[in-house]
Amino acid sequence: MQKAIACFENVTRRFGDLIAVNDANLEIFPGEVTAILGENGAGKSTLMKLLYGVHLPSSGRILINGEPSAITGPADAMINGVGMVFQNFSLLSALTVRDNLLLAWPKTPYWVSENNKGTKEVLANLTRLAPHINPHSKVSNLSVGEQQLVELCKVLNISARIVILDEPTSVLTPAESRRLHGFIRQLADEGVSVVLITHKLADVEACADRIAVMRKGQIVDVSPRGQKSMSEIVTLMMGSDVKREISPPALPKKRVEKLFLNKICATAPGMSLKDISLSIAAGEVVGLAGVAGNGQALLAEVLAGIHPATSGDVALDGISLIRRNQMETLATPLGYIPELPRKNAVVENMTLAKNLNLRALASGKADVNNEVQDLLTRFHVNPPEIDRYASTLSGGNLQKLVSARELGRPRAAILACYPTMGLDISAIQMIYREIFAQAEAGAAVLWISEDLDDLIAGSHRIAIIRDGQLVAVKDNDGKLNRDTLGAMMTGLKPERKVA
Ligand SMILES: Nc1ncnc2c1ncn2[C@@H]1O[C@H](COP(=O)(O)OP(=O)(O)OP(=O)(O)O)[C@@H](O)[C@H]1O
Repeated sequence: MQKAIACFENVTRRFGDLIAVNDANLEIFPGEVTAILGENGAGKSTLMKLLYGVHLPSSGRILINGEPSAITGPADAMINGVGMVFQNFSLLSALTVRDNLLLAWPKTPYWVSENNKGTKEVLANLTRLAPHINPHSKVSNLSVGEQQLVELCKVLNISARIVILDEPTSVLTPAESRRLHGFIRQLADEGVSVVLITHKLADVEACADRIAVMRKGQIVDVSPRGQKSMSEIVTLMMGSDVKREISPPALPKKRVEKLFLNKICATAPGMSLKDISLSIAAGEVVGLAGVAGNGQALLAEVLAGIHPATSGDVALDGISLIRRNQMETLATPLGYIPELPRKNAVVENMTLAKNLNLRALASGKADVNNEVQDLLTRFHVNPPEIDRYASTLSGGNLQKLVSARELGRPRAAILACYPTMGLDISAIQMIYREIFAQAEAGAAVLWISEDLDDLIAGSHRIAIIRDGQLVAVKDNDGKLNRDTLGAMMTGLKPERKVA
């Protein structure tokens, strides 16, 4: 019988009174992909951070190759062939991809010249995994998905025997995810143990050998893929089977224009927006589809007042939103869920209460502490403790916290960028319910997503952005499907431009 490369024996990890990992037993084998599934806050990341040395077990032990693990920190873990790619990145955005890879590479010589042939080795995994990424691009010019792939290359470059990926596909496009799935299988075939923390059942179906399910800190099941149906697995994760149902409210009979984008132009390194015009009515949900890096992130930043437009205007209820600073934006009735909320939308060393009150602070309004507890409960933020620091929330719960602040009160418009990223299936349902409730109450919703199935299920219209331009805006009349949208996103079929 094959020997485990890593073995958790009755491992428990406490943070104060909270038991994040509770008496966990799990074996990880060479050449296998082990998927770890569980609801938000179940303890998946903490379990793997114990193997990677970020935390030490409160009790129990971890064996590596049959010996008690001597790993006391990530640097140790890397020396011992354990690498982890986190949900939040640690790349230096002002440096190029190549320089970031060199910085993290144990073999980097003291001095590296542009023509140093030895440094080609550091790019070998990048070429295999993400040939579309230019090693000389600055990291700040990469899409979030591309940054994720560079992080993965950093880990592959240390020749890790155990590669832990914490929700690697949550920020990848469908094409990037498919490439990553193939690559994960290739790693396993080469004898590497891959641990895949994920909420996406598609990841499991595409590449897992075994599935470990966590619930409230405990490992409640480990079985080979295929032994249990996906609905059995969801029941193990959530305590009951949760079906994914998305249906936006009916459009109001009378169309009242609410959010109006008029010929917006903007530039950022490597990207320009050209004459973006779009009108969204009260009660309408417009999905914005596009291949990552085609201008959707820049457009969101312009609408949110973070990036200046060079020309054009955005009006909400007839009042211009453009040329504000961020404090003014916070005071506007626009609910904004940006991508990467940990980086872009919370202050980690502030409490949940203060984070929920950020907008009130910006508008100079009185503290709204009495609402905070209700918001935490309504948006299933766990643990719902107002005095807890945001830094101690799991990734999914942090996403819910930002949603609670932005969707928890009535808004005239909602700008939601990948609002369900990193969420479990029941939290996804809850977020869609809240977004649609805002639309039903009269908000105009612009919803950016790469999940075409969800966009088709939940939008009244779908706009397609390509190369900084809106190339089409389509009524979601039942005829749109992944293929038609995919063709417009990639430009394989010519589409009429929107006036
Ligand atoms: N440094 C910390 N201090 C205090 N509590 C923590 C800390 N890290 C994690 N926790 C808590 O431990 C629990 C498990 O968190 P963990 O991040 O492991 O969950 P997860 O299953 O990975 O969730 P998600 O799917 O949302 O990423 C959560 O309740 C979280 O708030």
